[in-house]
Amino acid sequence: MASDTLSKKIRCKAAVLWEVNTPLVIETIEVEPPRAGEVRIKILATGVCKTDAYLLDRVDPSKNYPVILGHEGAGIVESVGEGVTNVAPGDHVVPLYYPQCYQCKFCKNPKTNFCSKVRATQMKGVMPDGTSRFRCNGKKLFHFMGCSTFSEYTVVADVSVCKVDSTAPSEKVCLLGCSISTGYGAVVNTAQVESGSTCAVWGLGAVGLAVIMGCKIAGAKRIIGVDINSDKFKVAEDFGCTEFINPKDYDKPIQEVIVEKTDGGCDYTFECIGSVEAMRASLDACHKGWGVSTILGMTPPGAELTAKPYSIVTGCVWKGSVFGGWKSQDSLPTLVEEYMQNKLKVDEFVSFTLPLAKINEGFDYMRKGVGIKSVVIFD
Ligand SMILES: NC(=O)C1=CN([C@@H]2O[C@H](COP(=O)(O)OP(=O)(O)OC[C@H]3O[C@@H](n4cnc5c(N)ncnc54)[C@H](O)[C@@H]3O)[C@@H](O)[C@H]2O)C=CC1
Ligand SMILES: N[C@@H](CCC(=O)N[C@@H](CSC=O)C(=O)NCC(=O)O)C(=O)O
Repeated sequence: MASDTLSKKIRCKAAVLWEVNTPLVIETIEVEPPRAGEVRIKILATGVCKTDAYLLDRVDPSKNYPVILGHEGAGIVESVGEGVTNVAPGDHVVPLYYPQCYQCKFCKNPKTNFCSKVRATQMKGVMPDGTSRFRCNGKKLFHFMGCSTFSEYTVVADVSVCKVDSTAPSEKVCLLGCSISTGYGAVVNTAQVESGSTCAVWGLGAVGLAVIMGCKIAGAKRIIGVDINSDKFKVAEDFGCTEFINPKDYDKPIQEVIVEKTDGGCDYTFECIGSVEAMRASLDACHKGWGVSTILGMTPPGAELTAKPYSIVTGCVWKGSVFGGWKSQDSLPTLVEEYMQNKLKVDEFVSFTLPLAKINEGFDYMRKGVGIKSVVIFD
């Protein structure tokens, strides 16, 4: 890594979201050097995720603009601030939107992958000291989810990054920074699907396909895919889906269809859309006594869930999963190794590779439901 940038501001290209419901604009921005406990990364590749699209497409009163989105990246450490020990310049890394600080009560508890250390700031669009490292035309830009990977250079907290195998292709392993790890982990960590299970998956996008991959690895006997876009069914089959249901083909609630098809319901269901109706359907499609419904989708602000207490009283369980339940710094390097050993599909998720200048096309493909994932590759 060139040392002529050390301790200096870097001028580079980034995709900036100036306000909601507008396309990203490629701008020249300034990226400050990392402060104590921070890491500046040259981003090599980033996925375009539905969670980024939410910031573009809907007004979330809790959000700050202008902002540099992106949280599914991979790159090389350019420089580190004082006190950083987990990564060093030249390391190949993946930024982690779910940090792992090892200090907080959550990190010390094996029951969760939640980490409180920088959430108060990171999810508010600033670094842990409450400030931003990005400026454009004199204006401060907010960070996003502690990652901001839609930029040639970004700065993250040291607890939000981990070193990975330098031989792993960045344009693929960036997807382990979010959607693939999320879906796979929801199956093996959160729901803990057993061999021979009957499963149903709502939403056959990247997250849902990763759930299907996990269910297949876990040895599920039946994997039912549910999506309103029938174009998704072929690829879902390639990932291990055994049956497909398009709710538009039925004039009754889809949970009733699934309960009938499965002799009383599924052992495990997964919601990978971000729809409260689908979340409810995924609970009601569970088998009485033991069915487990795991929610992965992100809902609009203020959304609330309803359920029949009878479902819960009689043994169905509602769970939630963020970043697949993985304690991020501990797990990401292993997930990369599993990919390198061909134990996890990753290449199969990439439908489009785009230069930064065409990043808006990636969002268009997602909105139209074309392909699985777009990956932006930096020069
Ligand atoms: N829990 C976590 O840690 C994470 C959650 N997410 C969330 O997971 C969700 C899915 O993300 P992606 O797979 O990237 O999205 P995607 O847009 O690629 O896929 C969503 C799929 O749901 C289908 N769909 C939409 N409405 C439907 C309905 N009413 N019934 C059936 N199918 C429907 C679409 O046709 C599409 O195939 C999003 O809400 C995203 O924010 C994403 C990453 C991590
Ligand atoms: N809460 C974020 C907005 C994005 C978000 O909701 N992220 C999810 C994971 S979805 C990943 O693609 C998340 O981390 N949720 C749990 C949480 O504690 O926020 C924000 O405020 O920026």
